[in-house]
Amino acid sequence: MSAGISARLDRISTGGRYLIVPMDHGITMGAVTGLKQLEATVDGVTSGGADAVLTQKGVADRVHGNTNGSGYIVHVNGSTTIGPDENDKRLTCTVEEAIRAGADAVSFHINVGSNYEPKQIEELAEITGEAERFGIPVLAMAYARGPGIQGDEPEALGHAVRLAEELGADIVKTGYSGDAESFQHVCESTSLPIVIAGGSKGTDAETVEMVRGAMDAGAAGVSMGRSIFQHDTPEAITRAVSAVVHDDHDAEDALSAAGLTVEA
Ligand SMILES: CC(=O)[C@@H](O)[C@H](O)C[C@H](N)C(=O)O
Ligand SMILES: O=CC(=O)COP(=O)(O)O
Repeated sequence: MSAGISARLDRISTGGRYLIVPMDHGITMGAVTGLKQLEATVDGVTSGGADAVLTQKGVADRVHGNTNGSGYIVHVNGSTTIGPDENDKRLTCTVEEAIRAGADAVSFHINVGSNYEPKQIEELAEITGEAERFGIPVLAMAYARGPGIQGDEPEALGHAVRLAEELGADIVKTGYSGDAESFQHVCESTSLPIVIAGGSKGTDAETVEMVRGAMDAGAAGVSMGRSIFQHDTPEAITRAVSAVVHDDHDAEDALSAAGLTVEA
């Protein structure tokens, strides 16, 4: 690994653990709860312990100045829920543009098992090559999605994370399989640090228990969007997730340390 990649990975993590809050959903879903006041949400989650936030390039200027020293990742493809096919993520940004936008890393979404997988494989391989040239890390968001694919199936998730490693990514994000035991297979499928997506927002207890399960299985952290930015108090739920990711607390302690009720 080059010195540049290693130095930039340190800017988006703490001691090899990652608490990333992606807020690229504005392309996918529009200005949903938490994204209208993007500046305040970025300030809240980074005050709460996020190592990095992640957005599309166009809102970079709404992020900078509000990150409290945390890192910044620029996402380089996208699609919408109202377009012809949400799995058909198209390129939105080059590695060079991401660097100009102030990125410490870039991220790319690939839907393994979808009709768009072949094109997305080519694009991810090109992006990791380009990123290597600039010394900037790549987070591959490797989902198992497509006709007949079960998005939480451990074999499919294991295949997706392995593909990301084979294509040269530095970190891989994927969905959670539902329990620590099955997620261990996913973690053993790659030598890359794995972070989990949160999916649609659940209760506070569900959120932190999912994170605890993933960490127990060998994950290196989270790239958790809606469960954090759609929360009434993004700073508090980030604190709770941070207590698990960074301080190894159990779910109950993490919630009370963050001032959240265990039943919520
Ligand atoms: C809206 C979703 O289902 C998410 O899983 C997205 O696909 C992930 C991503 N952050 C995006 O909005 O593109
Ligand atoms: O970029 C999106 C993610 O990494 C995951 O988002 P989610 O809202 O936690 O599924």
